[in-house]
Amino acid sequence: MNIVEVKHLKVWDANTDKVIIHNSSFQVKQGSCLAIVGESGSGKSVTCRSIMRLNKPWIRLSGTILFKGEDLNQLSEQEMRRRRGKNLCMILQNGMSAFDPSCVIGVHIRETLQTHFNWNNRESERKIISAMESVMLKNPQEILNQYPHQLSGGMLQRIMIALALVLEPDLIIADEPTTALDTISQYEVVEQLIRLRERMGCSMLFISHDLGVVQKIADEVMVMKDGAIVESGDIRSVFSKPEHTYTQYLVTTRLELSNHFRKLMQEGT
Ligand SMILES: Nc1ncnc2c1ncn2[C@@H]1O[C@H](COP(=O)(O)OP(=O)(O)OP(=O)(O)O)[C@@H](O)[C@H]1O
Repeated sequence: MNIVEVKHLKVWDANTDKVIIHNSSFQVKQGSCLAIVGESGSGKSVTCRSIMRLNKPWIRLSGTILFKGEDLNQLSEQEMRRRRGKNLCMILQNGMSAFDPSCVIGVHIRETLQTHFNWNNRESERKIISAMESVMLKNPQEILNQYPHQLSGGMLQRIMIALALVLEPDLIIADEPTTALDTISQYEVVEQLIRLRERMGCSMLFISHDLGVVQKIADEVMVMKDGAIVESGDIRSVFSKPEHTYTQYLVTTRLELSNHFRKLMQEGT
């Protein structure tokens, strides 16, 4: 069964008439992780934001986006807001942009949880603290009293993962969740994302430039170039026998690069 079915998605900028995504169709299977790879500007983030309905107002789309059989484009903004967080959860590249800079983390989390659950403050806090401990965040109580700018990028990513653990969404969209992090934090965040999937059995859409990470976390991969899907399929077959020239280029350059990097890391430890 597919949790997400995107059919003939076309996205364009109404200000310039520039087409950003050309007639793209793909599915995310229930419980599976689909990675989207491709060069900068190929349309990975716009595709994900189209599912979340978080594109800027001048970015228009046509086609169908079914989530659990329901056409997301037919929902009112209020209905869509209810789906965000509880059903569809997004983990962004930059943790700073995900949290309200004007309030401490605890307030942001409490408000998010109260939008979706009938929990009182103490119950919300108990659940988030337990989730934060499970993603190896030390002194969670202290963290809840801090502002986003007082925390590192890796900590903010882990807080987002902890929040996802509490929200238990059906689909997690992770848009370059490790790009802004140092190597150690990247490794830890990937490990936590893998554990999150194992524990919740949720489906995932995972965008990354790092083919090594993609190989570790994803079941299927879709390769985008200039707003079009050029190749897709099971991760092992795509990476071992890439058919499209662009995928061949990506696999030879990027996979070699990350393998070399991993080897260096292992030698260093
Ligand atoms: N708000 C916007 N207004 C107009 N055009 C946009 C907007 N956001 C994205 N685009 C255009 O859409 C295209 C795809 O952008 P997108 O951010 O999806 O690429 P990407 O593959 O995610 O790249 P990256 O890996 O750098 O994040 C780009 O050409 C970009 O200029």
